[in-house]
Amino acid sequence: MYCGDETGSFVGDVGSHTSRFGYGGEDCPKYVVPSYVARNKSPDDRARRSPVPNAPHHPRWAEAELASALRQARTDDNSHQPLVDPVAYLAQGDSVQDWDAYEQLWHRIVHPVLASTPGCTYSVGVGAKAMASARRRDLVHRVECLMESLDCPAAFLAPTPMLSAFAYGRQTALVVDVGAGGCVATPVVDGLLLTQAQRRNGRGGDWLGNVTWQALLEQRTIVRPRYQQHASFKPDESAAKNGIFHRWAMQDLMYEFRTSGNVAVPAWWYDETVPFCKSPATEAGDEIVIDPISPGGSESITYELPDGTLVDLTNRVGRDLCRVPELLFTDQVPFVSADQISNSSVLMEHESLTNLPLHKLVHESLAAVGDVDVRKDLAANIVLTGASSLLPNMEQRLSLETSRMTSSAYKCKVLASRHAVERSCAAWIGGSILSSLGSFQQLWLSRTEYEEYGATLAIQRFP
Ligand SMILES: Nc1ncnc2c1ncn2[C@@H]1O[C@H](COP(=O)(O)OP(=O)(O)OP(=O)(O)O)[C@@H](O)[C@H]1O
Repeated sequence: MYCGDETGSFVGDVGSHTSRFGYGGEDCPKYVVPSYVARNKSPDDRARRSPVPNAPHHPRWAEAELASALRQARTDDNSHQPLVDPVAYLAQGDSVQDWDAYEQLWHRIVHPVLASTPGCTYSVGVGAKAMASARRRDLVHRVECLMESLDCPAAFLAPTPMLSAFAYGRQTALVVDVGAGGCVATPVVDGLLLTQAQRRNGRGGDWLGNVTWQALLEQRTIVRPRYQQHASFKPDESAAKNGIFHRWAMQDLMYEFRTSGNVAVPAWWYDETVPFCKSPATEAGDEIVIDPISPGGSESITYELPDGTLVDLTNRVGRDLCRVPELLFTDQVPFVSADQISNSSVLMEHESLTNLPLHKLVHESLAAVGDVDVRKDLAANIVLTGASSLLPNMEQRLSLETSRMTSSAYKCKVLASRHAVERSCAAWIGGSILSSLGSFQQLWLSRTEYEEYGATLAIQRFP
C-alpha cells in the first residue's frame, strides 16, 4: 500500500513563514502549518518542548496556543522572564535555523501519516530553496534528517523555483517568489536553475508588516496586539513585550490590515508626483502635521484595530497605509530610515540581498542571463508565486512595470494562478507533480545508496 500515487511519495516544503506537507500526486497540501516553534527555555523542559504545528493552520489558533504558553510561563517564574521562547523560527531565508525543530516538525507530520496507513512505504520529496554557499551543508543536513531520523526509504530534494516552474507546466521560466522574507527572482532554464542570475531583496510580507507598523506609530496610533488585551496581561511585562512573540503578534495584526479591503496595489496608474508621506520631522517639540485629503465626500473611512482604536484612512498617512504594498515597487521607502533598512536582520544575514524594488529585481535577473533567446523566453514566462503575491493587483502591476523597464523586443508576460492555494503552494504542487511521475524513482537517493555513499551523493545528484 502506498501513501501517494504510484511512487508513494510524501512531499514537504518548509518555508520561512509557512510549511506545507502532503501526498505526492495530490492537488494541494494536506497540512499547512506555521514554521515556528514554542519552546521551553529550561533544559529539563526541552525534552517536552512542542512544535506548534500539528494542527489546522490558523493564526488565531497559534496565537491562543502561544498566549497560553506565556501565561503558563509567568505562573512558573516570578522574575517576569518567560520560561518559553515563544516563537523561534524554523527557517529564515534559505537556511534552516533550528535543525532540532525542523526534525520535530517532520516527525509530527509524518508519523501520524504512517500510523494511519499501516504498512505504508513512502519516499520524501522536499522543496528546498536555491541555496548559495550554505547549500552543501544545508543539503547534507536535510538528507541526514530524512534518512536517519525519519528512516525514509528514499529522499529527493529540489529547489523551490524549479518546482514552482513545473507547477505552471514550464521548464523555462523566470520564477518570482514573493514570500515572507523577501522577493526572489530566479531564472529556470530547461528545469535547471541559473543561480548566478538569481536576484533577491529583503522586501516580503514581514517587511511590509514592519513598514505598516512603523507608519501607524508615526501617526501616533497605539497598536496593541490581541494578547495584550487579555485580562492577565500586565503592561510592565516587558520581557514578553519586547520578545519575538510580540513581534510575531504585531506581524499577524499587520497581515490582517494588509489583507483588508482598503489596501491594494494601484493597478494601472502610478503617479510619481504623489510620493509617500515622508517621515515626519523628528526634532523635539515638532508636531506631526497630517494633511487631510478630501476623497470627494465628507465621509471618513476608518479601519478598526482589535482593541477598538480607529485608524483614519482619509488623512495623508492613512492614505499611504492603504497603498503600502506599493512599496514593493518603489525606490524610496518612507517610514523606515535608511539605517533601519540596512540593519534589517534579513539584509544583514544575507549579503547577497539588495534593496531593489520588485520590477528592478526581475529586470536585473533577466539582464544577468547571457543568451538573448533564453532571455526572451524567460520574459515571456514570468511565474509569480508566494503568498505575498496575493495582494490585489500584483500581477498586473508587475507586468506593467516589467514591460516598462525591458526593451520593446521582449514580450513580458506574467503567469499567476487566480487560485490562492495554487499561488501560495506552487512549489509544493510542483513537487507533487514531479514525485508522481513514473521516472521519479531514477532521481531519488535510495537508502541503499545512502548507506553506501552517504549524504554527499545527494550533492552530486540533486538539482
Ligand atoms: N492572502 C494574502 N495576501 C497577502 N499576503 C499574504 C496572504 N497570505 C499570506 N500572506 C503573507 O505572505 C507571507 C508568507 O508567504 P509564503 O507562505 O509564500 O512564505 P514562505 O514560503 O513561508 O516564506 P519564504 O518564501 O520567505 O521562505 C506572510 O508574510 C503572510 O503575511
